Amino acid sequence: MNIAVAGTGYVGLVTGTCLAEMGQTVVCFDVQKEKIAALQQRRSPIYEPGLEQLIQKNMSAGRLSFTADEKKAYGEADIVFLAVGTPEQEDGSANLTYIEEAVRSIARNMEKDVIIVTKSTVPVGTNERIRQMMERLKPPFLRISVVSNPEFLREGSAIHDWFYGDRIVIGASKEDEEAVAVVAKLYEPLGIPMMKTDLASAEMIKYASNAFLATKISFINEIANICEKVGATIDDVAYGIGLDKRIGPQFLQAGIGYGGSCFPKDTKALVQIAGNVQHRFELLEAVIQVNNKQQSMLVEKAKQYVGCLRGKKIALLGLAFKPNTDDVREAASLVIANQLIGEGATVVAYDPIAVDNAKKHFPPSVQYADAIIEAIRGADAAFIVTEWDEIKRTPLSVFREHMRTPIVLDGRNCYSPEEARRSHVTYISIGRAPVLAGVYQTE
Ligand SMILES: NC(=O)c1ccc[n+]([C@@H]2O[C@H](COP(=O)([O-])OP(=O)(O)OC[C@H]3O[C@@H](n4cnc5c(N)ncnc54)[C@H](O)[C@@H]3O)[C@@H](O)[C@H]2O)c1
Ligand SMILES: O=c1ccn([C@@H]2O[C@H](COP(=O)(O)OP(=O)(O)O[C@H]3O[C@H](CO)[C@@H](O)[C@H](O)[C@H]3O)[C@@H](O)[C@H]2O)c(=O)[nH]1
Repeated sequence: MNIAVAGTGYVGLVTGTCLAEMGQTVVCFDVQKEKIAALQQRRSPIYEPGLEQLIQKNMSAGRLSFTADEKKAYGEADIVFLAVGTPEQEDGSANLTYIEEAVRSIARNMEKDVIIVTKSTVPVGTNERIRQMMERLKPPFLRISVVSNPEFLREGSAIHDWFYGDRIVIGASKEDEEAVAVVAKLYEPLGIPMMKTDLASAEMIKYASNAFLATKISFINEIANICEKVGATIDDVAYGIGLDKRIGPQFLQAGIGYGGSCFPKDTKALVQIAGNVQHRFELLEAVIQVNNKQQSMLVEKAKQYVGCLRGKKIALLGLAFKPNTDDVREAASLVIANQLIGEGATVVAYDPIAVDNAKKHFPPSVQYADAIIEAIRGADAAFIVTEWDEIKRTPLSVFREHMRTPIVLDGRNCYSPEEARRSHVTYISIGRAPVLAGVYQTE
C-alpha cells in the first residue's frame, strides 16, 4: 500500500511520520519547497517533542520520504491523506483554496485508483464536494473514494495523541464502504476505539469537539472572573466541579483564553456553518466574545496596579500559544504585546522555543531576551503568558530580586498566592484575590 500525504504542517508531518512508524511506506508532499528541502535534510520545520527523531528514524528505515514533485507523490499512491491548511477567511469561514489545489493536483497526477482521506478540518459538505471535483477531474478509467478522518491531535503532545488517542472517526458514504475498511485496517494496530459514520457527521464531530472544548474554557474563565469579585478561589472551584464525573477535570484551567491554530478558527467557522443554514449559534458567539475579552484582561489589570504604562519596561514571558510548541498562531501573547505597545510600554519578551516564529508576527519594536532574568531585569511588571516548565520553575523570589517593581501578572496561574505572599511580590492571577506587596510608584 503506497501512502501519500498532502501538506507537511503539524497534521501532515505527524500523520506521515506516525504511519511510517507503523510500518507503512509514506511520501509527503508540500508546495513549500523550502520545507521539503529541510525535511529532506532530516530537519523538522516545526518544534514538536520527539517528532524530528521519529522523522529521522523512519527516513533511515526507508519508509518515509519527502518530495516537492507532485507526480512522485501521487503517481503511485493508493491512499492520499489530505492535511493541507484550512485557514480562517475575513468573515470567519474556512478557506478551502488549499484543499481544492491539492485535489486538482491529485486528479492530475494519479495513475491508480485512489482513496482520498481528509484529515484537514473542513466544513460540513466539503468531502462531498471533493468527491464531485475528483469525479470531474480524474482520468475516466480510474476510481476514487473519499473518506473523512478528522484529526484530534494537540500540538505539543501530537505523537502521543496519534498512538493513544481517545477515538478514530471514519466517515464515508455507503458507496465507499470498501475504502472505509482499508482505512480502518490501517489504524487497527493502534487498538483505539473506532467509530464509523457518514461524511457530514464525521465533519461535524470535529467542529463540535473543538467548539465544546472552547466552551468549557470560556465557561471556566467567566467563573474565574466572578470568583475574583465574590472572594472565591478558582483553583478550588474548578477542582470541585471537575470531581463530578459528568463534568470531568479536563479543560477547566482558567487563564487568558484559548489560542492556537484551531480553537479560534474552528469556533468562528462553526458559527459560519450554522449561519449558512440560517441558524444563529448564539452560545458559540458568546464563547468567542468571552475569549476575546479574556485575552485583553491582563493589560487592564496591569493598568490598575502599575498605573500608566507609557515608558514602562514590561517583561512578556512566554510567546507560544501553549507550552511545548513553537506555534504562535492566535497566541494571547500577540494580543497582549500589541496592547502594551499601544499603551507606550517597552516590551521585552522571552520564550524558550518560539522566538523565531514570533519575530515574523510580532510588532518590530518588541525586544527579545535570551533568558527569563534578562527579560525581567529592571522591569516594572512581568506578564506570564505561557506556562512553560522553565517559567513555572523560576521562584517568585527571583522576580522580587531582579525587577524594578515586582508586579507579576500571571495569566496561567503558575504560582500559589502563598508563594507570592512569602516572596513579597504583587501577584495578580486569574480567579483569585490579588496579593499586594506594597505600594509602588505609578508614574
Ligand atoms: N495544528 C493542529 O494541531 C491541528 C490538529 C487537528 C486538525 N488540524 C487541521 O489540519 C489542517 C492542517 O493543519 P496544520 O496546522 O497542519 O496546517 P499548517 O498550516 O501548519 O500546514 C499546512 C501545510 O499545507 C501545505 N499546503 C498548502 N497547499 C498545499 C497543496 N496544494 N499541496 C500540498 N501541501 C499544501 C502548506 O504549505 C503547509 O505546509 C487544518 O485544517 C487544521 O485545522 C490541525
Ligand atoms: O483548560 C484549558 C485547556 C486549554 N486552554 C488553552 O486552549 C488552547 C488550546 O489548547 P489545546 O487544546 O491543548 O491545544 P491545540 O493543539 O490547539 O489542540 C486543540 O485543537 C486541535 C486542532 O483542531 C485539536 O485536534 C485538539 O483535539 C484540540 O485540543 C491553548 O491556548 C491553551 O492554553 C486553556 O486555556 N485551558
